[in-house]
Amino acid sequence: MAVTEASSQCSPVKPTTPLVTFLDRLQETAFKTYGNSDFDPKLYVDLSLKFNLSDTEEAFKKLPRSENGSVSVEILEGFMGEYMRGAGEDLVEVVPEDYVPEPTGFLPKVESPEVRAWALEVHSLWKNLSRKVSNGVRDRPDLHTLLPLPNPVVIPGSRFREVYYWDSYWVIRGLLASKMHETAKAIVANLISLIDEYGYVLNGARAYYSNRSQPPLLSSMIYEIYKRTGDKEMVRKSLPALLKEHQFWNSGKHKMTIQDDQACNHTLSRYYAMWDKPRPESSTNDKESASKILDASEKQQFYRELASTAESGWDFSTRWMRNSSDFTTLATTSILPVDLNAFILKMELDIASLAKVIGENTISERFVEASQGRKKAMDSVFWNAKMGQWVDYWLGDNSTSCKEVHKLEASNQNENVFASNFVPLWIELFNSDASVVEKVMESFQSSGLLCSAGIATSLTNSGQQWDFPNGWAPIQHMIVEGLVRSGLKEARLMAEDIAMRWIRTNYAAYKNTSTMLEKYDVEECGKIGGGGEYIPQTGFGWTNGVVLAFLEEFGWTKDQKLDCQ
Ligand SMILES: OC[C@H]1O[C@H](O[C@H]2O[C@H](CO)[C@@H](O)[C@H](O)[C@H]2O)[C@H](O)[C@@H](O)[C@@H]1O
Repeated sequence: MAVTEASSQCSPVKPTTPLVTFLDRLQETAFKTYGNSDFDPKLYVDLSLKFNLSDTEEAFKKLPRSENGSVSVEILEGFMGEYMRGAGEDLVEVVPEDYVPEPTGFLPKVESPEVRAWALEVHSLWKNLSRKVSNGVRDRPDLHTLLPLPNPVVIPGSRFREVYYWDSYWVIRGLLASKMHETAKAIVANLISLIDEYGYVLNGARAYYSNRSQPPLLSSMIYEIYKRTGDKEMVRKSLPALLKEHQFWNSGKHKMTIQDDQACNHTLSRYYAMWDKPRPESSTNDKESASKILDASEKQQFYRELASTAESGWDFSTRWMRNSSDFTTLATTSILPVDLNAFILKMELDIASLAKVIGENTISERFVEASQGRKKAMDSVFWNAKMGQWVDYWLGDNSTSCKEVHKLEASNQNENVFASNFVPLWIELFNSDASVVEKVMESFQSSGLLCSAGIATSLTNSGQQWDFPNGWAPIQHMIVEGLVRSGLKEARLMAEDIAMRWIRTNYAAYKNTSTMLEKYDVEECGKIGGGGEYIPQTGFGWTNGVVLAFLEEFGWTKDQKLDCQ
């Protein structure tokens, strides 16, 4: 992995491309020209060039500017028309080869004609979200921020016109319910190609996302596909990439060591982006957020926290803030996140069982051992017996230093309630313990997170999108599936109740808007989510995937009510 020479091991920065740097400048000019209202900075870093960068830059420099750096709308539009191609033009719409309007064996437990008709509409959305990277990107990568990928892709939708890492897991769960096994495998092959090139799966398939990853769910994708298809060849091809990815999350700045009272060292992981400037896709927002920070190195650290929070997938949330009413106190790199470590524990369990499938017994044993170590670490560092939840752990103020080992302090547990506190339930080593599940269920029931239309992300209404009252499909799914996997009758009833609330709200919003949403407001059935740094997005990959996965698991009887009640 290339990092700048100036950067030490202690605070790595991965350089960006000259094209991203130029588009960042174009974005700033556009912001000055058009102003704040309806401005989406990401649009500008998604543009591609018609001619080479130096000619484009030359022409851009010559644009007549006012004192504040803006140009007239006519001149800017003239420049864009002459030199730039529109965002998304480097992707070609395709119909996936394994798509059929009504797949054989589709959602066998859905008896209600109304739900079946809707589920088929949701299934048909895979066509809308399928793209192929155009040949132009492969021929002239220097003109595009979009990264070339070997296979067709499924995008989340709207402004998210490229592949995203953790979204892909729930896209794949939906594709499997849609019997589109080949499309699911193609997505995995694309993500593996990113590991081959960069050593990790990027946040998304854009040059400006190359300084960070996202919640690591590749092994979970491979595991689910293998379960349905028994494709050992796919497992064999994937294993080296999974080992590389495991190394990425367990080395360098991602790795942290916590020493408990018995002087036993536990290795856990955190989010840590290799970037300390504004995120190119949100530069104008980040500069504004940082404007009241005067000290240059504090500003730099704030930018790193912003990018590291994007790596968490929870961008943004009070979960990562020292002071929930001051966004500049974002301190993600000072937190050991419970869900990240649950994902890595799952990665270890998945690698152990996938390696066994292809006869790699030594690797399998090594990862069984690794999973036992992480389980022990999670019990010591995250489990809060009083709350009946696993909670995030604050590393303390010196976590930004290169300190090797941190002493475990029980008071460093973050006792605020977030939906992530229940994510370990998704992992077999936790959901197979009936007494733990019962305790966690009781805690969940009284947590305040379960609302009429699903599980809220947190209890704090901060205006950030990963906070109350927003509910997100992946969160509903992990908690529901964890409850189901416990095998306990009461847990399944609770899971079904949550899934029904979620399906009803998705359906009601679909009937009102004809779209599937990125997030919903869980306080009211049918209400769409909001907040955060961009307007609510439609499409939407992971939402569609979770609806199909829930309907596959629970079905829908003829007499079951579908409307909000
Ligand atoms: O443009 C701002 C940020 O947008 C992305 O984050 C959100 O959308 C992703 C795609 O659905 C999703 O994976 C993530 O959980 C959302 O918060 C992007 O991932 C960020 O890096 C980006 O800065």
